[in-house]
Amino acid sequence: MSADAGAGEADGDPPVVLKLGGSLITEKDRPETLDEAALAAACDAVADALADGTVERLVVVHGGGSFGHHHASEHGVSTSAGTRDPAAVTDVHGAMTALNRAVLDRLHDRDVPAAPVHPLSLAARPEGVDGALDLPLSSTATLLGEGFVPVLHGDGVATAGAGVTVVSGDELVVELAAGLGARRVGVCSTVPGVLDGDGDVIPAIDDFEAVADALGASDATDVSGGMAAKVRELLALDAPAHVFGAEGLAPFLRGEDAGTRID
Ligand SMILES: Nc1ncnc2c1ncn2[C@@H]1O[C@H](COP(=O)(O)OP(=O)(O)OP(=O)(O)O)[C@@H](O)[C@H]1O
Ligand SMILES: C=C(C)CCOP(=O)(O)O
Repeated sequence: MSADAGAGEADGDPPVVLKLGGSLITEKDRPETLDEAALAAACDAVADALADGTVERLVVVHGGGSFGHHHASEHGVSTSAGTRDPAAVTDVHGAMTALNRAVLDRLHDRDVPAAPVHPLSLAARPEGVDGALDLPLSSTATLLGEGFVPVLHGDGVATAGAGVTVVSGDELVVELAAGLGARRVGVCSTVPGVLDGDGDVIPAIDDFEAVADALGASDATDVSGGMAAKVRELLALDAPAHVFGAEGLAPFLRGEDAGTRID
């Protein structure tokens, strides 16, 4: 966890941390293509929850989808394999900032006070690919305190001994939730929850090994581990986390159970 864990706890109610999966908001198999309908529906749900006060403080993280994963895969970069090619770093980061801008624009269209936070400029893996992620939280916590909705994203990250690797939105969610003392964590993807071997939603998970056989990678191009990595990371959190699909987003934001609960 980050050295400055707790940075935002004194500034008001614990925030909700929400990840909008890249699989949800982009056409993951078509390079740099948004899923406009899915992104609009997700931004509607966020705007409604803030407008009616069911959520007061919110941090949004989005994944890479066909923006980050496409370029990372082309350059052979992942959460464990780095690059020292500046063009590769620029390609991955450029695609992610383009997607971030698209998300911000659609949130602004709905009067959500969204502000970008770019992890490449903030975070590092100072002890290498197997070491902890260092994600300073002061800018995010201060933005929250000033009434903004910080919007972070999966990105490149400076990594000792490896150049630049990928930091996934799921890793950021875990750091943000732990460091800001999140009330609840939501991960919205294309699946209605974590599915068992029969394709049914598993209602709750509290032990990785009990569900490990059912967990796979992503169906689409993905350099950060798909569902297995997601569940492993969310299990490490104190705050309750939920994994759900588009239909679960509004219920989750209302404080209801949605999809699979992970705690
Ligand atoms: N047991 C499982 N239950 C649900 N999904 C699973 C399971 N095993 C593998 N998956 C895959 O995991 C995918 C979700 O993970 P993925 O990382 O692609 O989502 P995301 O977070 O929305 O995308 P991104 O990584 O671009 O942000 C599903 O689309 C599915 O293909
Ligand atoms: C591929 C990049 C740059 C981002 C990965 O973030 P994720 O989609 O949350 O796994």
